[in-house]
Amino acid sequence: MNLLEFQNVSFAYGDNIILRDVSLSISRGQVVAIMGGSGSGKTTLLKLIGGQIQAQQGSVWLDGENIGTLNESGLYAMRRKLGMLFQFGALFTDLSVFDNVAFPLRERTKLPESMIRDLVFMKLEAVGLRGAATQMPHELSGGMARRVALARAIALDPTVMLYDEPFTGLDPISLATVGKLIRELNDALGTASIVVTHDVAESLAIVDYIYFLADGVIVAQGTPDEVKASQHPYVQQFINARTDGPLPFHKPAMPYAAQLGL
Ligand SMILES: Nc1ncnc2c1ncn2[C@@H]1O[C@H](COP(=O)(O)OP(=O)(O)OP(=O)(O)O)[C@@H](O)[C@H]1O
Repeated sequence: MNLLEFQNVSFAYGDNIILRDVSLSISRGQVVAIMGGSGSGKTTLLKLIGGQIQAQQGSVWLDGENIGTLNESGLYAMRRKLGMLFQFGALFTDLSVFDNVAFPLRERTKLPESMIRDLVFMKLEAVGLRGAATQMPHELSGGMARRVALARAIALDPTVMLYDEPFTGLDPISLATVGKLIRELNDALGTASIVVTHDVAESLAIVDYIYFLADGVIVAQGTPDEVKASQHPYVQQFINARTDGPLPFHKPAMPYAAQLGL
């Protein structure tokens, strides 16, 4: 079985259907991008993986377990397999770089401090920041802070990495560095990675496969080469970053004149 699998998943908040019959799969070693306009259901998809919400129909499988059927302690154990790097997953400002990375190890394991020390330095080495161990978060550039957050996210050797907009707010060089790191860490750790992102160029350079979501439905998918060659209108709109196209800029609403009482 694949490391992560969505089987015909539908999810709604009340009457508001967010995901409809979504099926996708990610195997060990793969880096997969999920792209879609604002409100298309990308974060909802990540929350289903984290078990914060449950699908009303279909099932989500992580490493052979059906997430929707887990109880509290099952979920707690399962989440240890997940590494998460979120756009606003800020560092603890009052802790040094070292202590930020050590935090999940101290919280979640009973390892002796000497071993934690070695693990922290290994993770910092992996993101090229062993030399920044004693620095405080406010002394780091945005790109460095993101890399420390990445070291913290991999501290417990996750099976699956989830990235929510990992490139947002970074300058082009930091962006390329973080992209390369996502790929390298995935390959070195033997994980699977899901990257929710708007950054098409950066993603095409590092991912194996892309799913395009629109209004909760996967409207297109493919490898970077297939995507580049695709004439599919959604794919085209994303690649060319056009504001007009099949993805609406406006969320459906009552007619404008009626709203203004005209
Ligand atoms: N807790 C909630 N209760 C009700 N509706 C919600 C809730 N969270 C999200 N939604 C709705 O679900 C839809 C999908 O949201 P989601 O956050 O998954 O989109 P997204 O693709 O991640 O968007 P963005 O790129 O803007 O972050 C939106 O229309 C949003 O208003």
